[in-house]
Amino acid sequence: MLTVRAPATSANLGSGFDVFGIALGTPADVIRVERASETTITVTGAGSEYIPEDPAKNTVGAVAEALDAPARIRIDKGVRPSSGLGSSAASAAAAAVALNALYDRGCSREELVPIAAEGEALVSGEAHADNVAPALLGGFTVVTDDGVTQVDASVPVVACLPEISVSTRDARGVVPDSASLAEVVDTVGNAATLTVGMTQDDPDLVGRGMSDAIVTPERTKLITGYDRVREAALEAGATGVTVSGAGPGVLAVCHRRDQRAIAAAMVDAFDAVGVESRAYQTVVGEGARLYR
Ligand SMILES: Nc1ncnc2c1ncn2[C@@H]1O[C@H](COP(=O)(O)OP(=O)(O)OP(=O)(O)O)[C@@H](O)[C@H]1O
Ligand SMILES: N[C@@H](CCO)C(=O)O
Repeated sequence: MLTVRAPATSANLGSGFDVFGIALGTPADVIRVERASETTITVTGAGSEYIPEDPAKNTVGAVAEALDAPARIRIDKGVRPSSGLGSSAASAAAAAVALNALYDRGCSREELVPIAAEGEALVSGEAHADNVAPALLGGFTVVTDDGVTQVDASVPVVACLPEISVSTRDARGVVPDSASLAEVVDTVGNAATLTVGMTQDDPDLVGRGMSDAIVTPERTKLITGYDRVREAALEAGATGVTVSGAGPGVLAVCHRRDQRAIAAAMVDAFDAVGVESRAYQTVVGEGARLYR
């Protein structure tokens, strides 16, 4: 039996829609796999009641199919589904690493990115790889049609997860079809600033580069209390705040000294609009880890 832990991730970071992603230190999914003649899946843990065990409907089933690696698979969810914290991707990335090792397929982590993305295609309709890439490689990742670029980073973040559900499929439905040149220029500038910040582990630069005027404003409308939570986090010292992935999670970047106050401020702000939430105080971290 092989065990793999794969982390939650936060995609987009505002200015990098479908391109940027980071691995988070916590939470994480844990997957255990054994060889079998056909794939079976059991799911326990956070939000497991909302996750299908049918291999045709679970992201890990799609990965097992893509690797031609049937297995008895047990998923222990640490990352709640429909969270914006890459729940479906954490399982897919863990399965890709586990099944690649179980069947000696010899794929590199980079080669596993499109394989794990097959799981994302199953649940959101598109094989976007901005969650599976950091879940597999760790750090800060940039996904384009030409491949994946990765840098290690250790920027402190707070990921606040409200008890509301936004599916990636629905959140992709509100993304505008076009943008003005001014919006594109502004977003490119922010994305470049953020990238430099990640390479320098500089929370001020990362935070400054985290805004976008194209996708995020449409998505914040799906998150009850978002504006209030954002203001509260900024007042408590966050250097930047945006929607995590497709939401409803909200991501704040900060200096370590402000992390605790920001987490409390975000939870209080959601509470003020009648929404329970949980804040993870963590840091950009490592990718999937294999335990033999
Ligand atoms: N192994 C799995 N883990 C989590 N969700 C799964 C899994 N397999 C299938 N799903 C389905 O995927 C959907 C959740 O994926 P979705 O992409 O909407 O959320 P997310 O991964 O938390 O968010 P995001 O991609 O925005 O960070 C749910 O409908 C869930 O039932
Ligand atoms: N880039 C994706 C991430 C969510 O899975 C989106 O925002 O739709």
